Amino acid sequence: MLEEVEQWLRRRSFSCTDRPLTELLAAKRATGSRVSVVLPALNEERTIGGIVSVIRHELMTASPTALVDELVVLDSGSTDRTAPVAEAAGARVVHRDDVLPRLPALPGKGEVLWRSLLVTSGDIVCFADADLEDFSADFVSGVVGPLLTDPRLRLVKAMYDRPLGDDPAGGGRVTELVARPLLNLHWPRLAGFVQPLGGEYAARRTLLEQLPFPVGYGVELGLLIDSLHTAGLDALAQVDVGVRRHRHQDGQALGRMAAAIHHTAQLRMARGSRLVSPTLTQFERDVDGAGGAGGAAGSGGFAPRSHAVDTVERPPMREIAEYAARRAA
Ligand SMILES: O=c1ccn([C@@H]2O[C@H](COP(=O)(O)OP(=O)(O)O)[C@@H](O)[C@H]2O)c(=O)[nH]1
Ligand SMILES: O=C(O)[C@@H](COP(=O)(O)O)O[C@H]1O[C@H](CO)[C@@H](O)[C@H](O)[C@H]1O
Repeated sequence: MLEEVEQWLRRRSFSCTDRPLTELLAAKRATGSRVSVVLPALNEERTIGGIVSVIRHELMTASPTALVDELVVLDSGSTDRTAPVAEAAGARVVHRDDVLPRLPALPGKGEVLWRSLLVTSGDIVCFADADLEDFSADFVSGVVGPLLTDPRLRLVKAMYDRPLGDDPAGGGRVTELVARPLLNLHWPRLAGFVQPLGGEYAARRTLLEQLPFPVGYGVELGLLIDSLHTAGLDALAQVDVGVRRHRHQDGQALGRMAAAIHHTAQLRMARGSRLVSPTLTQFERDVDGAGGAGGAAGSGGFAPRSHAVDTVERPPMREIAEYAARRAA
């Protein structure tokens, strides 16, 4: 891992417990910031109501200043009851076709995240997936908090354990098999992000409005890489918010997601020749608290584990003299 990233991990990895809500509300009052939360939703009737309800009750009722000023569900073409369920729970629901109709909406998560900027007004915009189970308000306050208390920060991503069935760390399959290797080899300065594809993150509007949005699942990777190049590593941070449980897609669907992510990376690799960094850093929950990235008090955070990547390629055998000699004999 680059020394710059080791230092970044120490300086820019937090826990949601570092900033109590009272401190965030004071900072919000002092800065006069407005906060918008956007939930991109495609057929999320099963979970959207609970998520909206938690945000409304825990983050939109404090007086005189609530943490969240605006909660919008961007309906990505749902065919179930996502919209009425979200409205009944207290969210404003906007259908993707009703935003910028002169540009017909394309399918995809990034499309609705991009369009959400046109129908929200917050200086800080927080995105969160709408398929999360056991949703905690920490998923919003944790990533919004550092942006309220540190003007140097411009994008903050959540980090968490990602169980898959009985495996406490089996989730994030495309992260571990595609995104993390791509970032480590081609954008090693981003190797410190524990959950680079995580769908819970907050950023300043002034950053988001100047970035391109891949319309599909490449949006998280694209925004992360482009934020690095636009704002610099020190303007980025991550916050440990515990455990993230969500609905999991099947392998075929994740294959399509991986293709979109690879294409997003390919476009950015083409923008500049870059050396391949021969190291892969993976993360595991540091249960003994020996010190790792972020980590709620006592949870220890996430410990980085770096591995060498073999990058040597042998030349065609016919170029080897001994081979040529043997073939000639
Ligand atoms: O075309 C799409 C695909 C996904 N999503 C939403 O984006 C979030 C993440 O999508 P998904 O759960 O499919 O991704 P995963 O978490 O499985 O990687 C969820 O709130 C989806 O409803 C969306 O708005 N439009
Ligand atoms: O991180 C991942 O590998 C994928 C799939 O997660 P799982 O293997 O289903 O836990 O999930 C993420 O990737 C998407 C693409 O960036 C994001 O849009 C999702 O929010 C995020 O859950």
